Amino acid sequence: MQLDILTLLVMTAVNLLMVSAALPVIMGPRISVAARCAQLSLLAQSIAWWAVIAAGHGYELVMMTLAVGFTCISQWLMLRALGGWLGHRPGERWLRALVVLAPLGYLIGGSFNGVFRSGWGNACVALAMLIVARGTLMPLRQSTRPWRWLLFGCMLVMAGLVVARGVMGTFFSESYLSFQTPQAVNLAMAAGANLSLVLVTVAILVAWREEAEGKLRTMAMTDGLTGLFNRRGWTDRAEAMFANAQRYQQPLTMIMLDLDHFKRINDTHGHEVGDQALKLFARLLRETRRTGDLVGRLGGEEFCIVLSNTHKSASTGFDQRLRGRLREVAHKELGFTMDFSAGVAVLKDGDATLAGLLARADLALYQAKNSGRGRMVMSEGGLGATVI
Ligand SMILES: Nc1nc2c(ncn2[C@@H]2O[C@H](COP(=O)(O)OP(=O)(O)OP(=O)(O)O)[C@@H](O)[C@H]2O)c(=O)[nH]1
Repeated sequence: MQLDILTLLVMTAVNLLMVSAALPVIMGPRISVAARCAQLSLLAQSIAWWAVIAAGHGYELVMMTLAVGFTCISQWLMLRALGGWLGHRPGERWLRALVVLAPLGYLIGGSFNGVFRSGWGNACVALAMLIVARGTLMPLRQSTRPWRWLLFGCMLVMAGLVVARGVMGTFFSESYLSFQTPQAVNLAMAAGANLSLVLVTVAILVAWREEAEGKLRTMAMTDGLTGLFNRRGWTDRAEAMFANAQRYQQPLTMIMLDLDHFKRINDTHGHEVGDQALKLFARLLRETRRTGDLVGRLGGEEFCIVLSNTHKSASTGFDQRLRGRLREVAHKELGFTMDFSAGVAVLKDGDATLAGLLARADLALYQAKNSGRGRMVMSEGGLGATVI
């Protein structure tokens, strides 16, 4: 069977165009910047291949310049997609430079010398692909994601074929210069582009699904109103802190906090103002804690903070700072003052579970409420407590 290069090129361009049209339909309109960049990357690749096809019918230099430019744009967009999914990837500045310099050099240099065109164009495209290939793996964090290897393989194979084309065109024969001459390397490249499109599309869809799963996981662990951890998210992390503190015999302090007469705020000012008050309290909790402390909204107007590596005495300072800020900021932003009750429990040798520590903090909170509110009560283990 004879492989017709033009048919292969048209198939590649049509396939890319179809995938670029299908992905937005599958993914829907509300997607992340990363997913959008991946979609646009395939579209840019499709435009590049159409320019390659058009180059065989006239305006060759201009069309091939467009092809080089859009290929570099496509690689830049792919690296941005990777950055969104995997965290910052190195090389974006290089790719931005290539987006400008690759087509510019191709157009200017190519007007004088065909061999330069081949060397420059292929070198720039290969470099862009290698930067993306590196970005799929480096830094190697979260390397367990198999789709990264899929993308890496595709990029590496394509970069290899581009280098082969460049070397042939620059050093061996001018017949390699045109994409549409039926040379083995041109056929391999068009076929490789087709195959890698399938694999790259799979990789993009898996990355997008992982992103959606991650978002769902975060939503399941987060309180929608305040942005703090909800009971489930807080408990997950608090269990880990508890186990760590026990293993390394480090101090750990837990403070349960409950806004006083919150029902009155809702009744007097309305539910929306009540929500604002909860958000404000959550914000102040975030601002008052130290890095490493764990804050969560356990339900209604009840919050909890775990102070890591902290002795009993530090909880008094935390309570005073928070109480002072709450009075001042609530008055300024909501027009009324707010206060809270707090119950403190400190990790002891005999504490076997997080639930036990939580129960002691809860009991101390109950005593703070019963002894007049607007205060902190320190659990002394068992049923004993000290009002502060
Ligand atoms: N606005 C708003 N109110 C909430 C939310 N969650 C719970 N509440 C309200 O919080 C109020 C809690 O009332 P109570 O349990 O009687 O507590 P309290 O009025 O603060 O009284 P003490 O805790 O004893 O000082 C209820 O009216 C709930 O409807 C919420 O997300 N937004």
